[in-house]
Amino acid sequence: MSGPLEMLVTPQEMGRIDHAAAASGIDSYALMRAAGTAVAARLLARFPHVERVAVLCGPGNNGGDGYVAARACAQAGVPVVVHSLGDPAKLEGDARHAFDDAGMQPQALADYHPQGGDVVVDALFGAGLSRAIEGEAADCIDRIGEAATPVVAIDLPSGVGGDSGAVLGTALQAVETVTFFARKPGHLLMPGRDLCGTLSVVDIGIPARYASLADSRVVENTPALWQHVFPHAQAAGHKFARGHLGVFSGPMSATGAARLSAEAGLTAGAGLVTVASSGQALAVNAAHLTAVMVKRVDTLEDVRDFASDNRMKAFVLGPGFGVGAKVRDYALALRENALVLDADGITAFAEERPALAEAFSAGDTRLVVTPHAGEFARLFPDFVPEEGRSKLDAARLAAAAINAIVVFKGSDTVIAAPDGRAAINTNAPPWLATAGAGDVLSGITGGLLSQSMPAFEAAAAAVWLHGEAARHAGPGMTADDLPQALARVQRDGLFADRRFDGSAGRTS
Ligand SMILES: NC(=O)C1=CN([C@@H]2O[C@H](COP(=O)(O)OP(=O)(O)OC[C@H]3O[C@@H](n4cnc5c(N)ncnc54)[C@H](O)[C@@H]3O)[C@@H](O)[C@H]2O)[C@H](O)CC1
Ligand SMILES: [K+]
Repeated sequence: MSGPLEMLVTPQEMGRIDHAAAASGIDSYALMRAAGTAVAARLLARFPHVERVAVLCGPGNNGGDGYVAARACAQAGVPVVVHSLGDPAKLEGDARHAFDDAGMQPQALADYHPQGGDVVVDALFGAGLSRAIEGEAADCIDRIGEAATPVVAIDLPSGVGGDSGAVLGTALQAVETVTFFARKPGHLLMPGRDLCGTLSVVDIGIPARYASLADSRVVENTPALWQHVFPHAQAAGHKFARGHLGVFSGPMSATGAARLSAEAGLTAGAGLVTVASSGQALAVNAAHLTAVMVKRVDTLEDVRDFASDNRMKAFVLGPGFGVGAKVRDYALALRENALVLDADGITAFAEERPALAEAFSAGDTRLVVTPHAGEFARLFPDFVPEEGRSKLDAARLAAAAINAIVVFKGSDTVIAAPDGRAAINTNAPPWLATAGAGDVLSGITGGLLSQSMPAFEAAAAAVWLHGEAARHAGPGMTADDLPQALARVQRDGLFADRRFDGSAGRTS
């Protein structure tokens, strides 16, 4: 899929789009009929031998979609039972219309007891979920979970926040989720993504132009976002033209992280990579490096010298470095450069965030910080995800606060820029959560920055390539396998296969 619908639409924005469509004369009940019919079709395609469909309808329009789906399944000759939360006589608008047209008498939700052969249609709550699910609905969700009855969810699995992917109270685990018009952040953010099962997006007749009512800066991280500025190495390119990356090593006992990072940077296309090492760790670094160079850097003066060489295009600082004043001083000395600050480099600024923000506040965005959840909470205790603040919101707030690209890592890594652009990554396999993988990510990011790729696009591309390399390496891989897998991803056309048509361009 390309074009504007690749963007993610929040439930609030979706509400605005619905209203605008209805105000322009589009028949909103026709949209509901299309939605419910599509859900029934999806269910019957996935479960052609279903013995009974149990449709659970809530008090809003999600329930309305459910009544449409119930009728469509019945018309296909499948036994259907409907259970409603609350009194269906209180339904209003399109949902009322759907209930009347279905002509089915619902039973109480409390009376739904899953039977073998059932498939549940979850039409309890969708975009309108506004508080934690409790009581009768929560009990029913528990029963379905215990019985492991397959669930086809309408719009969102009930209990999943559409803007956050978080669980409000409790949630259904679906095998299929059918949403409409465009995906919501909660379909991509965890645990929402896992609770959705297979997600499909159905066009129910809302014209694509209404996407302009939503913030188009939030997208899934795909090559469409950054391939137009991706540095494809020129056959005739000189190694200096591809930029020189510097990676700071930790002390003698902790040098491996920098080497992993450096090798990844080289594989990502940096023309030259130098590991900057204290004299004490120089021998161990030199003994383990071949294509990557080593340089002795002992003092802040040495750092300034290193950074002032205008062939140096980017730096990676933090992996294995140690927490303390030294890493802060080094980071601040690199303020004029593109810098990936990771691991200990992030933790070291926990009490001194203003100094970091100040150093990189002016000019182009050139600082990339790559915290996992623990590091994020140390540097940004004021922005941690919690009720009412999604991981996406958290990353965007953090990026704006320090004028940096924030790569908030996890199985749903969010890449956010100070100007509000953000991407959610979805291609990382579970086995990527392994020691040293973060060092490799920093190195890939540094390697792309060294080739003058803009910071947001470089970070997003690095996260995507990192996930793709891990998929290629397969289960059981270690971080050491990643640079080679990354080389294969770039060489074997895996990347080329996934490249979008240049004309599709960016979605922002
Ligand atoms: N996108 C579209 O163009 C279309 C979407 N459709 C469907 O409509 C729902 C959204 O409908 P809405 O009425 O706004 O919200 P819900 O049905 O999800 O729920 C609102 C309802 O539930 C109550 N409520 C909220 N949270 C709780 C809770 N924790 N416990 C109890 N009750 C709760 C709230 O007070 C309301 O009464 C969208 O998801 C689509 O499925 C259209 O049908 C087609 C067009
Ligand atoms: K639902």
